Amino acid sequence: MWSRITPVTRPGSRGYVGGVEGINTRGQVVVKDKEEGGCDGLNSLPSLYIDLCLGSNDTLNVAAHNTLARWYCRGEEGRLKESGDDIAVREPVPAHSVVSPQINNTRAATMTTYFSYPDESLQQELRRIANAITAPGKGILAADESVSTMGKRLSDINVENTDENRRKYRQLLFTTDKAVSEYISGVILFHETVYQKADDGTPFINLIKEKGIIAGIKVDKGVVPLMGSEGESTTQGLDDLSQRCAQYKKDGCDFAKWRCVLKIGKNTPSYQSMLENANVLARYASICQMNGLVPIVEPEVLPDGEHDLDRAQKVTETVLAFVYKALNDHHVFLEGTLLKPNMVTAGQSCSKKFKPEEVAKATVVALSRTMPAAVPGVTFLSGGQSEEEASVHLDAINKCTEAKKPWALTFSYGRALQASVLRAWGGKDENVKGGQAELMNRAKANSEAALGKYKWGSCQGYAGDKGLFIKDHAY
Ligand SMILES: O=P(O)(O)OC[C@H]1O[C@](O)(COP(=O)(O)O)[C@@H](O)[C@@H]1O
Repeated sequence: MWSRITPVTRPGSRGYVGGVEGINTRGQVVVKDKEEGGCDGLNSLPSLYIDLCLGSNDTLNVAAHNTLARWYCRGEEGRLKESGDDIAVREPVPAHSVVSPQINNTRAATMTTYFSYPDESLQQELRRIANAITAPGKGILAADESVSTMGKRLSDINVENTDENRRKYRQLLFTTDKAVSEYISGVILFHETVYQKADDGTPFINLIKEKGIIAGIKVDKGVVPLMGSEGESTTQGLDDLSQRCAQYKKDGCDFAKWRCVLKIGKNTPSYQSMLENANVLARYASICQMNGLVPIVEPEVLPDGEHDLDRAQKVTETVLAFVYKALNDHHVFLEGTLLKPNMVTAGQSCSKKFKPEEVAKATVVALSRTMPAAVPGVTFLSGGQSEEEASVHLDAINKCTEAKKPWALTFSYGRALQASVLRAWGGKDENVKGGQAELMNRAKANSEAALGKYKWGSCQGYAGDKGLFIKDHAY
């Protein structure tokens, strides 16, 4: 199986010219440069993804990232063999098949390093928004549930999923006392909410901005199956994204969010899904930046499964490595982005329980290995943790000293900020104040956690410490 490997190119395999020479003693893929007779591809490039054909019906995919080199083949994975093993490459790829013909006869032809970042004023605008969202002790209220997701939240409290009930609920959130802006810097909205108004006719977006809170918008159009995968998915919505972003910016939004979903299983996440989801997130991010919106990049590794903490950490690291490679490929201006990842937790069905300090260490180490310091902040999703768990874990992450943390580490919670609010409200006008008090309490607890100053157990919400896990949260 390993004796003859012929390299082939894929659209988008940038920076790769020449054939694969072999695997060096460090387990790295060595790329032979046609013109200069050899270079270590991983020393000259931050990371590299190469597809190799075996010459039979099998396809072998190699993902190489810094010192990591792994192969993926028909759902199996393993480490690459070392130099001197029976790997031989005979047919280097001609340079003109992987680089633009216009630059083919220059040195630049061997490296696709041509780039175009946003102009200086756009960079400043994006940087300003991203930094304001992740200001110390502040985080995001994710109120961007799509109509169907909101239906599930409302059915839990026996409220019908109508336009009017969704409007009333969001009105409760956005008319909470201005003091909430001490803890909440941004709110993510769903399309219909951007254009809804309060009872007195004030557009919701004005209510939000009057408090000094930044409005954001969910721009993905939901998760769809990836054909040929083991139940994996990608996220759609790119086609008219640029026009929609331009309109949302005009209508008062300053940031956007797009969620991709990855699953942990025996053979997943697959190379196919990691590559596809990273690429779609990078395209989304680049389109947002073109239109003045800060993209929140959300590759959610779901908590479903029996896997332990180590497996969750390794998968999260690999997924994030794919994401940052794709963002680099698409010249995304990292200082004007935010990451919304899962915290690294063991699978919901794992028999072993892990302490908050262990979750924090796994999360911080995974981020430190993969996330550039140029990114201003991490705004974690809550992913089905109870309200209290999500606060405790965030606090432990901010207290953790196991690795460097050059970014803000804060929250962008949906369920873990709203479970008590929904239950306290229960769809009744007379309970609006009670719901708002719950929002204020939980926002304050998470603000303290974002500073590493939360006293565990000090915020008792209406929902109690009830888990908010939803199986296969891929809708
Ligand atoms: O399925 P939808 O409607 O896109 O919603 C998914 C939800 O997941 C989030 O990305 C994270 O929410 P949680 O904090 O509840 O995990 C929210 O922003 C969003 O409302």
